[in-house]
Amino acid sequence: MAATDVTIQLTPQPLTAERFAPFGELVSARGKPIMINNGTTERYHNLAQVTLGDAPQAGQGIISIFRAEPRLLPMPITMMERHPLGSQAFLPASAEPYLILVCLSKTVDGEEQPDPATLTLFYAEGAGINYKANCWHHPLLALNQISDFWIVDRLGPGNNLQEFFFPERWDISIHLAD
Ligand SMILES: NC(=O)N[C@@H](O)C(=O)O
Ligand code: NI
Repeated sequence: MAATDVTIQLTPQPLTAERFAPFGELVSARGKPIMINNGTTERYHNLAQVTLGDAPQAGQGIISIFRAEPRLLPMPITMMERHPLGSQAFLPASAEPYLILVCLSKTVDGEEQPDPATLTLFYAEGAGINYKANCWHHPLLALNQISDFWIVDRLGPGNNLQEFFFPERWDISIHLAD
């Protein structure tokens, strides 16, 4: 086992639009709705925007379903990823909570990589999120039981997945608060 020179134990904080703003938008029925359909429906309008990169590589927005196995905690965090060419939205199809791990970027030797000092873990219950393009995030972290999420992200040319694997001597883990 390599010696550990970075130890980070993350516990979740509640997800709010303000706290998530540096990473993207919260998708929930919040703010003042527009009454539509002859007053029978509240439209919570333009909660988030789909980013598709620049023409001619724009591609298209697609809708998928992720059926995610629950994660067992505590769990090690060995990598982060991001999508340079488009946003990615996770809209929970159940009331099951899930975790969101994000961080800001820093430049090391001219290369952008996740900044571990800004790793932020959110506990989400009911609300969806839309990651900005290029937002460092951990792949989906479902909890408790197999959970479906509706995904809105980009399909198109170019490489839209950048992964960064932390050094083995870093010990980063996520825990549910005691
Ligand atoms: N790779 C993939 O489709 N999923 C990830 O992007 C993720 O954020 O879960
Ligand atoms: Ni992703």
